[in-house]
Amino acid sequence: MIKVGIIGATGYAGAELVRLLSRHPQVEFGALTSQSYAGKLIWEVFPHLYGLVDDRLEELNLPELVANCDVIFTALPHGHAMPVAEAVWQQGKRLIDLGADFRLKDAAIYQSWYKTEHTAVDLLASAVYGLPELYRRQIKDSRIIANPGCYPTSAILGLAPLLTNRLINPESVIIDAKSGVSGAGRGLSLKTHFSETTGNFQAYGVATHRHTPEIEQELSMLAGVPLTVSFTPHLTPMVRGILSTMYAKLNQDMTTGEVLAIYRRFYEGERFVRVLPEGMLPSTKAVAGSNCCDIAVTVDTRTKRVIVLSAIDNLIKGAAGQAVQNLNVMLGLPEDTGLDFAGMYP
Ligand SMILES: NC(=O)C1=CN([C@@H]2O[C@H](COP(=O)(O)OP(=O)(O)OC[C@H]3O[C@@H](n4cnc5c(N)ncnc54)[C@H](OP(=O)(O)O)[C@@H]3O)[C@@H](O)[C@H]2O)C=CC1
Ligand SMILES: CC(=O)N[C@@H](CCC(=O)OP(=O)(O)O)C(=O)O
Repeated sequence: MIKVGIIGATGYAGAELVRLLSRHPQVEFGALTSQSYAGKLIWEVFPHLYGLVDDRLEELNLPELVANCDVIFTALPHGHAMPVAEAVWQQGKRLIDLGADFRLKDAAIYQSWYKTEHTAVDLLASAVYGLPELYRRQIKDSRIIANPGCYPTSAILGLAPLLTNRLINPESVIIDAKSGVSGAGRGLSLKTHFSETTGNFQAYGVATHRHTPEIEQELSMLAGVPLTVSFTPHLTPMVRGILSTMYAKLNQDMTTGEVLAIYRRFYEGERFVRVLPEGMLPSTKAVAGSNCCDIAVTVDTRTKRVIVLSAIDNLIKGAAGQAVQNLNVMLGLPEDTGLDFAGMYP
């Protein structure tokens, strides 16, 4: 059995990780940590875990946790995974960070978007961006995995076939994304207050959201040229899910069928990316609870734009599910171990 430690087990992402890993046949919990709930049984905080997980939440004792676990997950606000990574690295263990601390390769870009000093710059080159559909081989051999952000997961999977195959003008990409409120985490805030979100739909972070450099970094690698994107996130009155609608200018005349054939080839054999048939559109409900990213493509022959839609569950393929997928890749296990393919409906 692989012993895992989850630092930040009481956030939305951490609690999903506990739920998924509790059903994973190769994993046992070494430690589940919390700042606010240390001393409580996890099901006292999360009743849905009653009868499933009986572990007690504990305060973080970093040296002890790292010594006692084979793989450590951090599900903490950004800025907090760096000291953990140093300890994990020194003790030859493996880290999967669900936050943003190791996603950007350039510490100066991290510092300018996150307004936080990067204190583990020496480890950045060893970290692998944990999107298994693109970096499976590197993930297998890495000891620091930077689990992607939720918006970037939906955008990058949606656009990768177009950029890799040089089908679009790389400077023409527009990403219009909508997220459920759980994307903002469990902490109390005015942004996620019931009466602020219910019946409301609004954009935020226009031209300033911190996922922009992450998306640009990854899309530039795929395109083979540096590119910039216009990315606008929106908060929608739902709990889970991200739906991204993306637009780009095609380099040549193509039909929807031709572009779809390229997508099917690109994602052939990928368990968790479902390229939908022509005429079928993704929805957040169709992926809720599952690790799938559903993608649809339409060519608007009138404007010569291709329109891509992609849907994920922000807490599963956008966070905890992707982290479990990365764990499976690292361990050489079937990638769907402990993960759901079909979601919940309705
Ligand atoms: N929510 C989502 O959809 C996604 C989240 N992520 C990333 O995953 C990480 C966790 O997100 P999420 O679960 O939403 O966040 P939450 O706010 O729901 O949870 C944060 C967790 O971190 C702990 N924590 C908070 N502040 C500190 C601190 N100063 N020191 C130590 N522990 C602390 C909390 O502990 P306690 O509760 O005990 O106080 C809690 O366990 C973030 O980096 C987030 O950006 C990534 C993709 C998607
Ligand atoms: C709806 C909502 O508020 N979403 C969050 C998503 C951020 C997130 O979880 O991403 P990191 O892992 O990169 O911090 C936001 O826009 O800040």
